[in-house]
Amino acid sequence: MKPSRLKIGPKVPTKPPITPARSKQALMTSRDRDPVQVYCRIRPLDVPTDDSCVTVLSDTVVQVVPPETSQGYRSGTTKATQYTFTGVFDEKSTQKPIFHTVTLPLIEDLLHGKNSLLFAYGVTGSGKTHTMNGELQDGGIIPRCLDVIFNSIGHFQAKKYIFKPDKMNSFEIQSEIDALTERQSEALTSNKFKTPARRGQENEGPRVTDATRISALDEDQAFAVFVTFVEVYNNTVFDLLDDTPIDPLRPGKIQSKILREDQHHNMYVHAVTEVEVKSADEAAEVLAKGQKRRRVAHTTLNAESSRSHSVFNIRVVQAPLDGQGATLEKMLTVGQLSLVDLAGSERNSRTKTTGERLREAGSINNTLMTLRSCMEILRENQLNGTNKMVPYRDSKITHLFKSYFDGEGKVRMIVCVNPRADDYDETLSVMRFAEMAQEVQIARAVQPNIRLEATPRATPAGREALLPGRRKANRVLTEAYRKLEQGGISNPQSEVPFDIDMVFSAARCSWPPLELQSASDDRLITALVEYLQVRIRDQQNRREQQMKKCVEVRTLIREMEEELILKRQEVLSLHEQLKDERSRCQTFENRVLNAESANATLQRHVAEHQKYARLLEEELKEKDCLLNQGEIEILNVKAKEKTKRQLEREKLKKELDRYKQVESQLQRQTERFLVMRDLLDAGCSVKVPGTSGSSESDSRTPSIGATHRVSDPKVVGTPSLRGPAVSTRKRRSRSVDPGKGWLDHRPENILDLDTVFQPQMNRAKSITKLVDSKSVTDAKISKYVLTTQEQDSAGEIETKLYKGDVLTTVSGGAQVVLQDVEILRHSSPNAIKRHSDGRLKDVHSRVADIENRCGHAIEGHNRNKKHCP
Ligand SMILES: Nc1ncnc2c1ncn2[C@@H]1O[C@H](COP(=O)(O)OP(=O)(O)OP(=O)(O)O)[C@@H](O)[C@H]1O
Repeated sequence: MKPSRLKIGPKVPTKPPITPARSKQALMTSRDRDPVQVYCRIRPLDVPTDDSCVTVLSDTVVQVVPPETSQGYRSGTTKATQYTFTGVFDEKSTQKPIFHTVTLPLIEDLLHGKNSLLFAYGVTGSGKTHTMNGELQDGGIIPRCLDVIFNSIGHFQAKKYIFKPDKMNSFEIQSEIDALTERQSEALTSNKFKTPARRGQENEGPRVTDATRISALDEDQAFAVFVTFVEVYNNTVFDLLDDTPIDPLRPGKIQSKILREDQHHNMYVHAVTEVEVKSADEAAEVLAKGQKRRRVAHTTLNAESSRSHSVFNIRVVQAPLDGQGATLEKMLTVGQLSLVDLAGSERNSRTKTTGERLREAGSINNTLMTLRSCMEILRENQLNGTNKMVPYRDSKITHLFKSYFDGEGKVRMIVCVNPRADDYDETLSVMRFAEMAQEVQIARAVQPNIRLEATPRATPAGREALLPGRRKANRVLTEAYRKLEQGGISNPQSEVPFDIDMVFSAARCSWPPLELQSASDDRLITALVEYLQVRIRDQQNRREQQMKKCVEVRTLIREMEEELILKRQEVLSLHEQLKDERSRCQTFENRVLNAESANATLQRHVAEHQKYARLLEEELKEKDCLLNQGEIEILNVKAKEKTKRQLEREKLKKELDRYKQVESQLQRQTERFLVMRDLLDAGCSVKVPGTSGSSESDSRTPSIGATHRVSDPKVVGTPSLRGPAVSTRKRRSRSVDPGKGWLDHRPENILDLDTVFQPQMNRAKSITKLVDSKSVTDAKISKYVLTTQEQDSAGEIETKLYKGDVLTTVSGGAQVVLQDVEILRHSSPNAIKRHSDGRLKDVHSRVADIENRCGHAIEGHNRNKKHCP
């Protein structure tokens, strides 16, 4: 259950916006403005014997001499340049004088509700962080500021949580009870900052504090101090006091912040963690915590401290006490001091930065360039009365600074310089900027920043006369502390804490004059009685009030205890829930890690596949090229083939013509064979058609003396007949009568086939040509055989034996009557070769083929002749 808050009085409405700062700047005369004060701090050289390019001429002037290694020297500039500043601190200057000169006036303004900005500017390693933070034993500007603030407001601090940030860059005043509730809940929760006592035990050594105190304070005010700590890295704002733990595995989780403008036109970091601090040690601890977080965040973001700008903001809130001096009036005054450590300017060419560092350097240089151009335009506007737009929004730092440049207050800059010769070029650029910055004017703050105003507001002078009591009590207390300090107690304020309100409530009004004028003067007694009666009444009233308050407080305490029990139970259950949530979170984180690693593996695979795909594509392209070449070659071959076929066709055509000629010859031969067959069928002697000197009537009984050839000489002359006939066994022909004399007519070109079947002829007489009739009329010859040879289409050799009887004629001659034909076939190993489609394989084969066909024709005739008797 949520506790109900007791509100004292209605909430005070916020004050309407004051005049915008911009218009203020425009309306200001030069008398209302102060220039930006620039101080120069020169750090000692790392190696004292090294060359220095900077010399301090006076408290305000430095001289920069170009060393031989500088760009200026190389381009012929050897002239020394002098620069004037508000103040110059040489190498031997310590932190204290710098703090006192530069910052103390700003703290005074802060305690009076005015704004100030102090920033350190310079090359990397020139001592900006050293100047702003310093060391534990010798603190820089920030810890010293905190010391002085708490030394000054120590006794006048309001109780914690009386002032509360309203998240809109302003504050509201809480009731005592609300503040008490928050204090108690803070005590219950453990995530708040440790007490100074514990801090002292853990750190390396005690912090050396600055004892300076500003006394010119309005003692009728109650004060509170709030701090924020942000950094601007790569132009993004991060909250360094945010309690959310940073996960080093997931740097993206670090929440960045945005800038906003409040109703008074002041820029602020929205939703930044603003911590109320009650002592300098507590504040220093907050600062240390922020710096630690900055280191963790940087490890996560892979950055270094010098690569970001840091802004430490101190806000002092104050409100006047009411006439009774007990509660606060609803009037707020807020002073702000921004302490900025800018990142070091550096030339990339010199550091040769790359990658992430180059991006950081780019961002830093952009910011510094924007700062320069903002100040240049401001100066130009102020000098020339122009109204050019100042590019504050170009970077986060200048956007934050806008409130100071366009508003009221003081702006101070410390230019840190490393005098080593290597830094000369950058130092020169820093010096020029610093010189220009001094010409920029900032509106002077006359009034404090009043944020809430009570109506009607009582002026301090017009307040009831009770307040001097508080002053008196303060004086007594200060004196007591002083005496304690003299007695050897180093920090009496923290050692002997004292509630000033207790002292303040005593001796509210002064006694009446106690001087007795005369013995009979009763007026003194009467006045004294009246005074004492008033005091007694007053005391009674107060006692009653006290009792009433006691009852109220008891009731409250009882309520709160009940609530506390409930809260504790709630906290326990929340703890349980938190535990569950944490374990769930852990599970999810593990899953995410697994998924991320799987994703990484997949991405690796994808990359490999892509690489393989690229290789395949290249291979494909190569193959495409080859294919194209192949196609071109195929086309060429086809063209050649076509030409070849054309030639072949022409050749075949010629061969066909030749074949036709052969065919016509064959035709003629066939005709001759037909005639011969007819003759043979008619039992006449052989008469070859076309033979000269033979008549039709005696063609059937040719004269023995006539020249005639039965076989085709072409057949005998074919190349296929030239090979030897294949024969392994001999066989004797039984067709020839061995008892009679034979005339064996065997032309010369007949191959002896030496086959198995051979005609057996007794007393045979062989002739190659029938030229002499006597060879037939010989009485011993009674039989005649004519041998011819041909080759058929399958390459077989066909041997024909035409047999007949020799008969003597009446006139004493002889005639042959053919009786029988014997045909012998032999397969030739030189048979004609053909393609699968029947075409002959070579020209010789084709010629042989044609010739064979002729042979076929003859064979056909012979077959017919077989049927002859
Ligand atoms: N005045 C000085 N006296 C002694 N040592 C100094 C002084 N100024 C700087 N140093 C030393 O020089 C080194 C660099 O200084 P520091 O870190 O302050 O430079 P920086 O300007 O902040 O650099 P960056 O811009 O990189 O943050 C530190 O070790 C610091 O202690």
